[in-house]
Amino acid sequence: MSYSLDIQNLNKTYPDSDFRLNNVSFSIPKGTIMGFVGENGAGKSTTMNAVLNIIKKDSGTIKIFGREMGDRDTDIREQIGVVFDASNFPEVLTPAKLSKVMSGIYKQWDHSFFLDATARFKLDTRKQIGKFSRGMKMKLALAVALSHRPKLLILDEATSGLDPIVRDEVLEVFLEFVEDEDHSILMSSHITTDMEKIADYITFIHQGTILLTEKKDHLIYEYGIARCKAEQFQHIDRADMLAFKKRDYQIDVLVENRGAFERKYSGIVVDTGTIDEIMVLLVKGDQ
Ligand SMILES: Nc1ncnc2c1ncn2[C@@H]1O[C@H](COP(=O)(O)OP(=O)(O)OP(=O)(O)O)[C@@H](O)[C@H]1O
Repeated sequence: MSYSLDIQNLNKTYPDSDFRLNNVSFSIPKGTIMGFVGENGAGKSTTMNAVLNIIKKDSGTIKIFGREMGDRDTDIREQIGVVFDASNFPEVLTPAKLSKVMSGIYKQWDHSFFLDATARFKLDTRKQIGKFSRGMKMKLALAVALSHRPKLLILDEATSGLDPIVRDEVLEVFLEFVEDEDHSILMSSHITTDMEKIADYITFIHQGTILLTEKKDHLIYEYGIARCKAEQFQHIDRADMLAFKKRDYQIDVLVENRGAFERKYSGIVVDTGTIDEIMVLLVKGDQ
């Protein structure tokens, strides 16, 4: 399989911090969207910053389009569109002027694509960016990221300030982006319902360690959460549970194969799980 991004055994520590990225490994096949989820401080931004070479990794390999990116590899850098939560453009500029600035920075800058994107996002290109709302600034950052015609989008909480209607429009744009089979997206978000809508793969990170990386459909349709009574729970093999959590009246057990589990343990109800529920069980449950 051919990958846009391939991360293997990435390690990173910060001075004066107990946090560490711990052998982080996952890959994004071309033409797909990877949802990167985890609680606050799990290491999502650190991983993305290491991919972008904004921070130096301690060890491991990060291949973008098959190559490791060094400081001078501007050709690779130009093929990555980035939107961070705190993306900032000079407030005195208008989008029209920003486009001129960007055309001097990016070889592939596509002004007419930018005009189409701003029109689609209903952004006034003659208004000063300082007068834009937070959501408008986010949409502008997306329009900019897309207009230098990247092959890989790295989006860190890029949809967090957007209302549900705009978010839906933006998700649509992401899906259109990956219609080109050379394009891929790595996106972190706490809005896991967005991931359920558009991601092809989900990677869970917890305290700097990858807990699971899996096809989204597999997580939704094949994984399951068995709702067990205490007596039923006692008869379940540990090998058949990924994690479990005791609730007031039942024990929730995360299982990898719903169908096989139901066949083996008849009488136990197994529900499909949402990404949030699966994450809570992986992070807060007993293994
Ligand atoms: N420059 C830094 N120096 C020291 N520690 C840092 C630095 N940047 C991040 N950290 C720490 O690394 C850990 C992971 O942070 P990171 O921003 O990667 O998490 P995250 O998963 O993106 O979180 P969130 O969902 O809150 O954005 C945190 O404990 C954070 O305090």
